[in-house]
Amino acid sequence: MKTSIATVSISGDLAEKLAAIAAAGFGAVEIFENDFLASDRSARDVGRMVRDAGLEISLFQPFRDFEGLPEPQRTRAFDRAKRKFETMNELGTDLILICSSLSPLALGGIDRAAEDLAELGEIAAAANVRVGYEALAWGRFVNDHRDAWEIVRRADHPRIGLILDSFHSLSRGIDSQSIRSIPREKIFIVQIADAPRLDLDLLSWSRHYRNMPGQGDLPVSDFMAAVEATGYDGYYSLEIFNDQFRAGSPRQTAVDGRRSLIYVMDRLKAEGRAMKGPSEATPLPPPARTSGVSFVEFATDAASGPSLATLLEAIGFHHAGRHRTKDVELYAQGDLRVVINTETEGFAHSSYVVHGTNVCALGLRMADADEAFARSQGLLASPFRQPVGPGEREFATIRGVGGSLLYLVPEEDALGPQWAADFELTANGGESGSAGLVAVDHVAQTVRFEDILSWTLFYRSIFDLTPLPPLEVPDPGGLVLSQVLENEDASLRIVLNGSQSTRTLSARFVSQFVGPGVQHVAFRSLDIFATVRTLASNGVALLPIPQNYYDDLDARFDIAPETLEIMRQTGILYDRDEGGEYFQIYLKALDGGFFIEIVERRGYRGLGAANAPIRLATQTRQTPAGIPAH
Ligand SMILES: O=C(O)c1ccc(O)c(O)c1
Ligand SMILES: [Mg+2]
Repeated sequence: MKTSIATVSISGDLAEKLAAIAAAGFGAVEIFENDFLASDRSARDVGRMVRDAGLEISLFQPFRDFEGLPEPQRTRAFDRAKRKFETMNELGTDLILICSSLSPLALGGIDRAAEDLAELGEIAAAANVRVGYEALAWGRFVNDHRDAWEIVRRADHPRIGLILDSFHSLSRGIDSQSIRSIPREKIFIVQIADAPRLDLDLLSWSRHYRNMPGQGDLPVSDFMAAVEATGYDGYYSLEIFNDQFRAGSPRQTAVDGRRSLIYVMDRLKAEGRAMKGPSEATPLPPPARTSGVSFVEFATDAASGPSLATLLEAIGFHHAGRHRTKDVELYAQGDLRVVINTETEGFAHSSYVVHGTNVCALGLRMADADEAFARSQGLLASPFRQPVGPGEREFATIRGVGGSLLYLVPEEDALGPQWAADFELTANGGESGSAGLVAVDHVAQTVRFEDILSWTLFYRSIFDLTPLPPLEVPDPGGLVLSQVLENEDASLRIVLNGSQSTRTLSARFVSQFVGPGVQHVAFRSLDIFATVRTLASNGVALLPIPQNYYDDLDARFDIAPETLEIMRQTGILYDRDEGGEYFQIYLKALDGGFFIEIVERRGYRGLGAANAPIRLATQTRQTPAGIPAH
């Protein structure tokens, strides 16, 4: 697959954009005219800079309001085009994009447009360039690729071809099958963008909310399958207008772009819908199947480790082992494993130094850890290795949110061999102190608002997690966007939270405390009322929930009065959906903002979104610096 991306898709100045695009492994770049105009380099210099970075210029764009004009504007448009052809020669690219006209002066008429393009074809031939015509979804007369194709067909000039753009076609619901009858040599380039389904006018939707395949809701893979059916073997070029990408990291966005194209093409191949066999050197292994979190690792230091251990013991964990060679302690409860790492060197220590006490790693139980690792590498995840002691188990490891680690733990290792190999297990560990916690229900990671789409694509493409519709959760300091991703049997649920406001707890977690990372872990109990009793006898303080909340619960649901009374007194939150009931409690946050949640599900599928504003308001009251006093 030949991959390209438009400079408009990422942040930075032209040099930064080109460096990021080249580093991510793209073969080519679309130069957006504004990026060129704003550059202090000549066209020849820019061309050289592109080639020095190892890239080609796939396209120069856009050229607006060309076709169907009356005189004298028509002649002026042709003159303008000639000037741009000269610039293209200096840049060293042979393809320009003309998007369908928005001009109030344009006269319309399919033959008039075709004649204009045919005449321009002659001028293009003299300049040795080609012209691609694209239907903008909001074009005045031409806003459908089928009409654009008819104009190109009637222009009947070898220098005039069609440019397809998935957003313009899919946003209008145009059937992708109509692409299959277009001759491949008349498709000059194919632009790719996905988008979330939004009820917006087409122009605003396109200019602000486009995103990458795998991040949105449009049937981009059907569109690409139709393009493949023509035998097209040119560039797939990402053209993403997106406010978050404009504010994000150029390198990250460029890597995400390549990841997204590799991901959709892999899906097409897996479904037998791509024509050209395995064009990448090695095809990707199938999506990595996980059965959930195997263990949670905290990085801390010798001074803070004991209070974390005390907290774990108070919620039913017992000390289960000591690492044979490192300052790492193992805690267990049923099948749950938590490790506390107080090493003074290595990854966990660096993580502690940078972030304070934090969840520096998650172990994920994988059906096939080696395959999962190979897939992650094909999808450009960063691998991680550090020295291991003699006889110690080593897991394939990749970098996740905020530089934290994801250990890919073979399923068969999750409970047995690994721990005995690395740890001196405590004899007779005993379950006597258990609080009935049985699994990690979900992990919530707080990230920068601009990075939510990036991590969504990461989890979706590598681990086959499905994103649920994003939610906006009110925090006293602003709205928090919450994106839940889960695997098929919901044994792994990841929540990504991010906010644009700087005053939310999420924003403060990222800016003042830990940085992007795990803000809370939710453990699942089989009987939350019993868990609450155990926690109470261990003196664990729960987040107090306002009485108004319980009055409302009483009004909305038929909860038995005795049960509701216990919930009121202890701070158990409640929700219900078609599947059943949900109970939640929150522990008070640690100094860095990390906190533990405990839930019980009785068939319920969600994550208690309705309760999140109550919890956030309460937590904010307990962390009052969140709201400036004035
Ligand atoms: O939003 C626009 O104007 C615009 C310009 C050029 C394109 O290729 C496109 O898809 C949109
Ligand atoms: Mg386009």
